[in-house]
Amino acid sequence: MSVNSVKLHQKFGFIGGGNIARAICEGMVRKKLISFSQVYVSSATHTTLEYWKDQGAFTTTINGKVADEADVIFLAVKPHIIAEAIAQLLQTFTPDRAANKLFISVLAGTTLAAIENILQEVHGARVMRVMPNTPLLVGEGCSVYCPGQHATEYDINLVKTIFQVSGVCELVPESLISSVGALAGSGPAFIYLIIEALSDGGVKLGIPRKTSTMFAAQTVLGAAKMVLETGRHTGILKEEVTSPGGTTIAGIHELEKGRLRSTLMDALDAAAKRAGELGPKK
Ligand SMILES: NC(=O)C1=CN([C@@H]2O[C@H](COP(=O)(O)OP(=O)(O)OC[C@H]3O[C@@H](n4cnc5c(N)ncnc54)[C@H](O)[C@@H]3O)[C@@H](O)[C@H]2O)C=CC1
Ligand SMILES: O=C(O)[C@@H]1CCC=N1
Repeated sequence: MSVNSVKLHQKFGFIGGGNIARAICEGMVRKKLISFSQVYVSSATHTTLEYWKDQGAFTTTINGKVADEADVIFLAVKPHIIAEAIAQLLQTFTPDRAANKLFISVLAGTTLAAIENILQEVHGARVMRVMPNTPLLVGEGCSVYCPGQHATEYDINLVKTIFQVSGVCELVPESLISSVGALAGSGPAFIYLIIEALSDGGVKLGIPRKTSTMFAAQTVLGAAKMVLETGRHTGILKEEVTSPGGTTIAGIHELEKGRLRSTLMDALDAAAKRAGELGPKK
């Protein structure tokens, strides 16, 4: 069955209602996998909750209320907050009701073992770890997952349904999650910088800003689709654009002088290294 034809009936909770929670939830809603009436969100401030309230979700500042109501509970707070957020959750949440609940952690740099350890009061807590990215919002997410020790086949299928409806979602060993986080989790920010720089270049050459940004984004989209849809090696695709003695090679020479490739590789190294510094240590 195509994931697009599925409608989920579970209740979905978000502990933390920030950027990634919105991307995950709106992605599902846009694809009609769920509606906001199935969504329960807790956040530290009422300001964050206004958006959710306007959409028709149940909102609260009490994490335990979300855990009590929802069948699937996304842990979507910043990594340094997680122990505190779960402690708050356990103040009102009845751990023996947890058997039917699935926790999905999207926290960077926070291992399954650390989450399972923080949730130890919830005996046999079913946990999945996912590294999503914000383009889930527009149906072009790139996510990876790995199951915790008590996760079931049902949990794996549910995670695949949730994240594949809004993009690609693949299983990886947990040792690779921070690497994928650097590439796909942080990657959109790197690409926005590149689009902005291309737009600046266009503006410098006289193209109006709005048009220049649109052309830059469409060019990135077109190049990405060429890679994905033709399946041809990026080197060959590059050759097809680069005429001997032409304009493109003149530009590529400048990019190589600016160490574009090496800089992007360094950016991924830095992001992956930073993930290792975040989150509670087991
Ligand atoms: N933003 C992104 O592109 C991605 C983020 N992530 C991970 O998702 C997590 C959340 O990131 P963002 O959504 O960007 O952060 P954010 O700052 O936008 O959202 C965090 C939310 O947590 C809430 N919060 C703070 N303390 C809380 C508490 N004690 N209990 C309940 N809620 C509390 C805040 O009010 C806020 O709504 C992080 O762990 C990050 O590593 C993972 C992949 C991509
Ligand atoms: O910047 C961060 O820490 C999060 C994780 C991946 C994307 N954003």
